[in-house]
Amino acid sequence: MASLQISGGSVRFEPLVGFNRTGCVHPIGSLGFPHYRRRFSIGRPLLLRCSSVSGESQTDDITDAQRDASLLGFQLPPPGDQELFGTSTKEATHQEENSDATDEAEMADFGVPGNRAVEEGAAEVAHTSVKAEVINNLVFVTSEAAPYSKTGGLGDVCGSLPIALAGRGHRVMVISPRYLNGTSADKNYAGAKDLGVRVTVHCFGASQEVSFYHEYRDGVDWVFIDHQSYHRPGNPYGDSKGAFGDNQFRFTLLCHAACEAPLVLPLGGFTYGEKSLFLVNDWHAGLVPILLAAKYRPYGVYKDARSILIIHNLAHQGVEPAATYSNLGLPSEWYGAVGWVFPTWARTHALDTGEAVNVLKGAIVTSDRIITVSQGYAWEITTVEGGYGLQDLLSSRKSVINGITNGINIDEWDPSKDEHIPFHYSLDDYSNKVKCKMALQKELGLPIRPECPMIGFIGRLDYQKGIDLIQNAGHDLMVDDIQFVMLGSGDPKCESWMRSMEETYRDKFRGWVGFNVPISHRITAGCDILLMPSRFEPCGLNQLYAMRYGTIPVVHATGGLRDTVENFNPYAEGGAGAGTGWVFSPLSKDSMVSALRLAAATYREYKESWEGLMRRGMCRNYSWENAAVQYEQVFQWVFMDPPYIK
Ligand SMILES: Nc1ncnc2c1ncn2[C@@H]1O[C@H](COP(=O)(O)OP(=O)(O)O[C@H]2O[C@H](CO)[C@@H](O)[C@H](O)[C@H]2O)[C@@H](O)[C@H]1O
Repeated sequence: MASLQISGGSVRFEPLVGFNRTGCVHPIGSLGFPHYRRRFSIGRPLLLRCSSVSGESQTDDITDAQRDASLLGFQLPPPGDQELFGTSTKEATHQEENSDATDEAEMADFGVPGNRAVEEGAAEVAHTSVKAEVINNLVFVTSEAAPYSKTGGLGDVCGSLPIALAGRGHRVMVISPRYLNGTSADKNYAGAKDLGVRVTVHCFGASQEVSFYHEYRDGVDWVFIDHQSYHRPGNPYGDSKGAFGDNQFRFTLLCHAACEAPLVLPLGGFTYGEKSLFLVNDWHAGLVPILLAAKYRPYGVYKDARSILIIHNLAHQGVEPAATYSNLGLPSEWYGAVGWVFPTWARTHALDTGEAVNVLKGAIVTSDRIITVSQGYAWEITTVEGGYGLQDLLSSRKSVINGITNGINIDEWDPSKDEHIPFHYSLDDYSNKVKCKMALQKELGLPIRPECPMIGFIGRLDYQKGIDLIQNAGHDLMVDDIQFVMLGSGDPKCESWMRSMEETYRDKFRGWVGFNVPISHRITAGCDILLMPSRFEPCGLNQLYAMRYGTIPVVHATGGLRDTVENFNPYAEGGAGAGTGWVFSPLSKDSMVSALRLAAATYREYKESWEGLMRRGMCRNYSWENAAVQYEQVFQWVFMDPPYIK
């Protein structure tokens, strides 16, 4: 195994086992890149040995939170990952202390004026519908947008940020595929009507006809690209057998069609036109800025358009064999934009040249600006630990990268009116929160013990989310008088670990395998503590939901988690205390368990401190309004400069 020296310490590359469902698009054996890793499981909610649980299970809905066929296999552990990678705690902590001040200063470079997210009492901002000073035609391109399609945070963001921007006066279109999987989820598209516009896309050596469906809702034009490749069982990226083998085709089609939409769709009687600003979300939309530069601008089209790449997760890059370049519908001389060569250590045999096409890389080098979903993550992606091989390119574009912390849908996530929870509460009176906990304990078949600290975890069972840490700490945690509930799907090994934990600790542990929105709300409301030991976290939404619900987050100090959760300090403010949760570091079992124990002890013995934590979290302003103002600042900047690629 190759190793790489970083800042005097040693971190280890860990090539992963390759995986491709069809084997025909990027056969691991022939190409030899160990970077195609998918961990799919059937997203069938399966309550583990807990027959008393009820609730809406979404067996027929978008299920697994896995993203696509294109997870890059560099797993560069952060410097704090000493327990798993052999650095001592002392060393790691020392290194962190030394680098903290520098990190903070460097992170500040990525900020955008107007961030009021951390101001207490700023909740009022949430409902002020101030209009933007400059109005733009915005075109979001995304592989998912809630409530139509969602497997994770990308869907949440693309389902709510556009509405906030439309509320501020922008003309906003969101373009995503019209997924039909033969389940009740298909009714999500019931309100979208065929516009009768057909476009022929030339890619993959053929002509493909796509049509456009449209629904105008909440001030936003929701546009769905229709093609038979989006109609199949499973979630947007795959099914129980793994990622779809034709994802490169499906998202190439999305990008080509998305570029045509502002030119050809007379929405409300008028097209969006050439002066549109494309908001390109993750690799699935990554061809858009390349097409603008390579296919349109040379012919005088979209000269006034701009594009902003929004990175929600750099680990997914849309990497396929170099031979697939001709499928993308790009002129041959543009290969350099997406061409990518893997380092020698990542190749499996001597004849493997490591050549590939990397769509996200292409977007990084052609988009006009780049936004990531937190300031901390904006900095992390320019480092070797967080850059997933793209850190040098990203660093070269540092001057146009900004971090803007996500907001949340404060109507959907509101404990005073949440339709999924049995009792409602608010900052003024949160006495019903404990009733939510007791109802959750009953629903899960756990002993009903209002005084027992209850810890929750919600998320993809994935390396990113630090599930290995939870697994390592499981038995240690069960020694304590706590209850623990996990909701998620993904890694089959973790799913079976959850099963065995539930069998062993029937009075303390519950696991729910699957994707279930109502349960996620009930866990957020019912638990006292929400655990997020993410290895990296571009923003993270669950900690924001948790704080709004008076549930105290215990998080690893990374990316958006570090930006949004303030570590508890009982002595601050003349003894009144400050902070909204526990932010632990380094990423180790011991430091996670200590933080959880501290949290549980505070919950049991220091009620006043606990309520202070709850109140401070519930007071924060997580509205999209706050983020929207910062996005507008970046919109202004992007139009000040000429197109990056003319
Ligand atoms: N089993 C389950 N059942 C029901 N709901 C479930 C679920 N598993 C996850 N969810 C929901 O899916 C969303 C996950 O959002 P996150 O931001 O935590 O992560 P994700 O890694 O998908 O998103 C990426 O994009 C987002 C958006 O930018 C970034 O915040 C994040 O850091 C980045 O990794 C939340 O709404 C959560 O409640």
